[in-house]
Formats: sequence, C-alpha cells, structure tokens
Amino acid sequence: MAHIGTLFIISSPSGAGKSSLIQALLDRPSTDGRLQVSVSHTTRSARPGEEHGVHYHFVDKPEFKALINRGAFYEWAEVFGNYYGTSREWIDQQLAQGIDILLDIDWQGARQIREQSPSAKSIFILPPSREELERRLNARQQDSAEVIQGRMAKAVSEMSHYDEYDYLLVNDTFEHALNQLSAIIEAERANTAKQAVRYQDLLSRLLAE
Ligand SMILES: Nc1ncnc2c1ncn2[C@@H]1O[C@H](COP(=O)(O)OP(=O)(O)OP(=O)(O)O)[C@@H](O)[C@H]1O
Ligand SMILES: Nc1nc2c(ncn2[C@@H]2O[C@H](COP(=O)(O)O)[C@@H](O)[C@H]2O)c(=O)[nH]1
Repeated sequence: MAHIGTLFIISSPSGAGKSSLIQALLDRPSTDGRLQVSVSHTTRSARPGEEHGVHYHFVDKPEFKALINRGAFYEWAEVFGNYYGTSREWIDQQLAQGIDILLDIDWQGARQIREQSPSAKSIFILPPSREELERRLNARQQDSAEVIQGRMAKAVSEMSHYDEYDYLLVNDTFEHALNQLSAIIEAERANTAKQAVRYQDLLSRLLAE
C-alpha cells in the first residue's frame, strides 16, 4: 500500500502546552481514527498518573541503548538529562495504512525526522511569555522546583529553533491555539497528491469517459 500518512512534528519549550493541545485535538468528536499520536520511549521516571505504554514506554538506560543499537528508533535525543526516542516500526506501520501521526518531540528529534522524511510537516508552539511558561510548569504540579528551573533554563535555546519549522503558533488562549493546530492539520491533509491516492477509486469513477 502507498505511504499516504503524514508525519506532524510538534515542538515547543517544556510547558508551552503541546501535550494538552494534542490530547484535546484527539478528543475532538470530529477527529477520526486516521490521526494518532506516537508513544515515545523514555528513560525518565514516570510522573504520577502516567502509564507505561500510554504516555510513554518507560525503559532503563541499558534497554534504551540496546534499542538504539538495534536501529529501533526513527529518531532519539537526550533532553533534560534523559533519553527519548520514537519507534520506527510503529510509525512505518501506521503510515503504510494511511494514518497521520503526531510526534511530540524536541528540535533535535525534529531535525532527524526531516532528514529522513522531508515531507513531514512541523509546527512550533510558543508560550505567550516566559512568565506564563514558568507559571504553567508550576501549575502542572508534576515536576520538582529544580526540574522546572532546569527546563526554564533550556527554554530560550529550544525556542531559538522556531525558524526550522513550517508553522508557528502561540498558545495563549487554549481554544484559539487548538483551532489553529486543527486547521493546519486539515489543510495539510487536503494536499492534492495525498488526496489523489486516498480517493483514487472516486476519481476514476468521476473522471471516467
Ligand atoms: N493555553 C493555555 N492556557 C493556560 N494553561 C495551559 C494552556 N495550555 C496548556 N496549559 C497548561 O500548561 C501546563 C503544561 O502543558 P503541557 O503539559 O501540555 O505542556 P508540554 O508542552 O506538553 O510540556 P512538556 O514538553 O514538558 O511535555 C498544563 O498544566 C496545561 O494544562
Ligand atoms: N527527540 C525526542 N523528544 C521527545 C520525545 N518524546 C518526548 N520528547 C520531548 O522531551 C521533552 C520533555 O518531555 P517530558 O514528557 O519529560 O515533559 C519535550 O520537549 C518533549 O517534546 C521523543 O521521542 N524524541
């Protein structure tokens, strides 16, 4: 089967709201089964409420390194002192079925995906201010003060990569950012070449002499 699924890379500084936006998008009644989020592997410890296989595949460093050596990752990177990676096998299976994939990954991973899949579309999400970013990291109540300070310290260097992305949006009002994200994905899905593969039967009926 032709690979008609699209990879959507979503990056932001930690706490800008990408996981919340992705979840809200997937929860929309209008979202069909053709859009799914990739569950990454990570060596970071699970936060309260996070489930293995749902939020992440939680593995230790030796296991992660074994997966790197096996070529299991489409991309991987060290972020905030932990390793994170995207499973190649799962992505290939979904794309082959025409399923579009959302990748919640950092700029290092985004670069690796673009090198291998130039047709991937990338979206960078900015917070409305540095103060609001820190407020959100605190309000999430998932990380220690030390971890939050470490993430804030990396936020400027993460944001400096915004111009490597196809789309840039500011997550100020949540609903507005969600509508923008949804509009980007819908527009990319309507790409003529992809639609022509998806609707080849319809097109051949409509265009028959
Ligand atoms: N537009 C918004 N206004 C106010 N709060 C928001 C908004 N968007 C997200 N939040 C809140 O900000 C916090 C951080 O959001 P989220 O966990 O989605 O960020 P993230 O970018 O995925 O972070 P990380 O990179 O660390 O995974 C959450 O508590 C979320 O509910
Ligand atoms: N390069 C990759 N980055 C990833 C992946 N999965 C998540 N991430 C990024 O890590 C940070 C921190 O995430 P958190 O869950 O610990 O808050 C965030 O920027 C994610 O986008 C991945 O597979 N590859």
